[in-house]
Amino acid sequence: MEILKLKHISKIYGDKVQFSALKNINLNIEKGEFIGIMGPSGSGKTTLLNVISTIDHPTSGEVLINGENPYILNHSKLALFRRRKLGFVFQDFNLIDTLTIGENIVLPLTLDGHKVSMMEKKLKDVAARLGIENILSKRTYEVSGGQAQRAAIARAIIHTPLLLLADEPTGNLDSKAAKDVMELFECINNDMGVTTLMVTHDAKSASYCHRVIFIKDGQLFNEIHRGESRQKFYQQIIDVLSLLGGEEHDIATVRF
Ligand SMILES: Nc1ncnc2c1ncn2[C@@H]1O[C@H](COP(=O)(O)OP(=O)(O)OP(=O)(O)O)[C@@H](O)[C@H]1O
Repeated sequence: MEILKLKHISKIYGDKVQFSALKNINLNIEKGEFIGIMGPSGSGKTTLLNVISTIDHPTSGEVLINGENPYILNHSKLALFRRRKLGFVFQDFNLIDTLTIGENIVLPLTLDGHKVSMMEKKLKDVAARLGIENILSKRTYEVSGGQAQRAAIARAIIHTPLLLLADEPTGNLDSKAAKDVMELFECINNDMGVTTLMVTHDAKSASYCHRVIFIKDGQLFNEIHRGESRQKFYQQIIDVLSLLGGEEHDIATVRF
């Protein structure tokens, strides 16, 4: 079953001086897939994520999420659609400093007016799954980057979204915390079956995905599928990035 379908998506920025950031993108993502999007700086990754996450209208083409075109919804229905069907994880966590970690995690349910008892149960379940029960009453400045990102992931999945979207989720983490966070994404995908789409510059993070799609100059360049070995997949990712002519940190030679 298709969770996401992009049909002939193009995005042109600007009015008098125009820039074509996405050119005729076609993409199908099946339920339960874990997809990485990679490409050099300026290739259109964030633009693509914004179009999928209903933040930025495509100039032409159609986005279907679970068969539904969110762009035909009115403003309030679109806000509800985003809150109920999608989950977002950002590079800089986007937690609210005036709330505790627990309050941050239940925010999507609070906004939807759920019962306190139900929210408490869901919070308990998700915190146990993500191993963050001991930081729920802390403030955002009292936890590490890795813990903050775990909390942000908990907030993104507490309502079991149809599609989890992540923009450079390991970009602000050291390598140990990045590994923990990627293992968490892998678990969420495997155990809960949450379809996940992640933009990343990091080949190691991308090697956790089932499929990595490369874009260049706003067009699909290539896609590769993971086999049994994550190590081999990592090397394949590095090879495609070299072909793409990415930045130095896109083609890191670190081995693991
Ligand atoms: N609001 C905008 N107005 C005009 N041009 C834009 C706008 N946003 C992005 N662009 C251009 O569109 C292209 C794609 O940008 P985008 O941010 O999607 O790339 P990216 O692959 O995410 O880059 P990075 O890896 O550096 O974040 C770039 O050339 C960028 O300058």
